[in-house]
Amino acid sequence: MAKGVQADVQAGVQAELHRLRLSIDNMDAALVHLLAERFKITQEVGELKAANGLPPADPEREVQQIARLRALASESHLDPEFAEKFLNFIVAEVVRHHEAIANRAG
Ligand SMILES: C=C(O[C@@H]1C=C(C(=O)O)C=C[C@H]1O)C(=O)O
Repeated sequence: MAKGVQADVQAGVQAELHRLRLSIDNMDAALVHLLAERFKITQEVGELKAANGLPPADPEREVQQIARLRALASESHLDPEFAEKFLNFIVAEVVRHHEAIANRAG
């Protein structure tokens, strides 16, 4: 009997884990879609910059974005350090793309 109860608890835990993971999978998909859209736009920014002789990176803009995202993160109970690292990670990749576009154009 006790074994049956334990099996039910295990099955309940597995069902709950599955439910939570379905939601994680949906959010991961949304993140990938959002990033893909963001990179489409930053590609256009890179082409615009290269065509007009503007530098690939804009450190002033990055400072503003970090301040804004840190504030948004705090309001949302997300670690602002993590938000900053995440943005920096993405921006570094964008700047690398912009440099490649500029080198191709120049
Ligand atoms: C996209 C731009 O280029 C770079 C990438 C940024 C980004 O990914 O948000 C921000 C600033 C720039 O260093 C831009 O200047 O807006």
